[in-house]
Amino acid sequence: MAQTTLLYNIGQLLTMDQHEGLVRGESMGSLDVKEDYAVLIKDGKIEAVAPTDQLQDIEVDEKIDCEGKLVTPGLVEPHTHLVFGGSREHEMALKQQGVPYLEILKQGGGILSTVRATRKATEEELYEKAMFHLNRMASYGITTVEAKSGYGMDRETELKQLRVAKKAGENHPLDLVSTFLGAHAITEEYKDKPDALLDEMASLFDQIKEENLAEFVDIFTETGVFTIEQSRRYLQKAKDHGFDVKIHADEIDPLGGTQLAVELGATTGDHLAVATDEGIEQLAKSDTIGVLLPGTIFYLGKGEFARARDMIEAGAAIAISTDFNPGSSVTENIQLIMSLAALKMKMTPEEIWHAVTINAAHAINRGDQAGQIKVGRKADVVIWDAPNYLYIPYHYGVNHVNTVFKAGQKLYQRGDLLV
Ligand SMILES: N=CN[C@@H](CCC(=O)O)C(=O)O
Ligand SMILES: [Zn+2]
Repeated sequence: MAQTTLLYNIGQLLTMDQHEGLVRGESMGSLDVKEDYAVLIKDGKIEAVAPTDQLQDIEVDEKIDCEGKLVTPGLVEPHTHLVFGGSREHEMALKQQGVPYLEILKQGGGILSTVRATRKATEEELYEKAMFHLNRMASYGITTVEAKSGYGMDRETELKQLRVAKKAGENHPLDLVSTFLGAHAITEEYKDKPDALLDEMASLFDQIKEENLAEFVDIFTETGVFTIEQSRRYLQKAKDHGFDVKIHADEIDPLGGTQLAVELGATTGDHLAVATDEGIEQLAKSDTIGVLLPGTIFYLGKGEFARARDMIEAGAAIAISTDFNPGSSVTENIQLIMSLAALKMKMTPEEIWHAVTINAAHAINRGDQAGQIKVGRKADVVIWDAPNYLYIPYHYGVNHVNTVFKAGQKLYQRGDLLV
């Protein structure tokens, strides 16, 4: 018997499907808002989307009165470092003393401290921790998530992280897309020979493909990490092995990672906080999506926020993300990132909703599956405790989710106080 659910009396419904494909430039600013609508879910998929008065009398297994609330697609989180051991709260004091992020890394802390903890952790420990963070992401309205490795930088630990991500993706209701970030930092063993580290990581490409452990290969292109030239060679090899590629680009120093992402036809260039005029111009003419991470700039406490306005006005396609990780952005709260995008990058609410739904889905090659409420698609839907779509970035720092549906199943519901 088919399981049917009707969400009716929706105050504002964002289906995010008024534009074809990736949404870029000024199209990001136009949003179709349906008022007093209903959504019919059947066997986990969207069966119909229509005004409430057309659907409210049909017979279904469950009817949910949305009481005039906002309803949107489940959010898509396109950039996380989900699987890691330990935590780095002890580095907060260093940050407060003004020690730069790259200096902490140079002293063997930062990413390298998480590498030590991740190498020590068992697969089970990493798995439990990843599942905990996935649950929290779900509670904030995320229904599809990307997860990077990159805290091993040796064969065993990178494979361990990727296998943990695969198992988490199989067992957790959220859909998970995996990225191999073996080129995330230069470890002690490879201190003076970064090329050898890249060769070692590239030698895993065949096995990663065979075991279906990742769809993307990513690299941290940055001062003291990998150069543009090294990144180009490494990612070209990844492409030759059939991977799509991403770059942690122009985060702290403007090395030209944005241009490299465009040159390589990368699916995304991520961070782009210090992208140059030339980088922005090239990005705008390309199909590479800029994944902006304002939480990281906020959390690192210095530096400029990415020039989202210039990028969008030039015609680029933009997504946003938490960059959830134990060092530079320790939060699963994508709604907080939506507020930062508004307050610090001056993105409009209309642009922000595109950036956390359909564009974020394209950023992980799920543009045909996630980020929209559309007949035939998986019913990934969020009911919000909010009267309209402007409200989420406006009322910042808290969780506005009322109910999350993943493939038609209720995955999370706001708890009530017990007193
Ligand atoms: N910048 C490089 N990598 C991560 C940070 C990882 C960490 O600090 O553990 C990022 O995207 O911000
Ligand atoms: Zn990152």
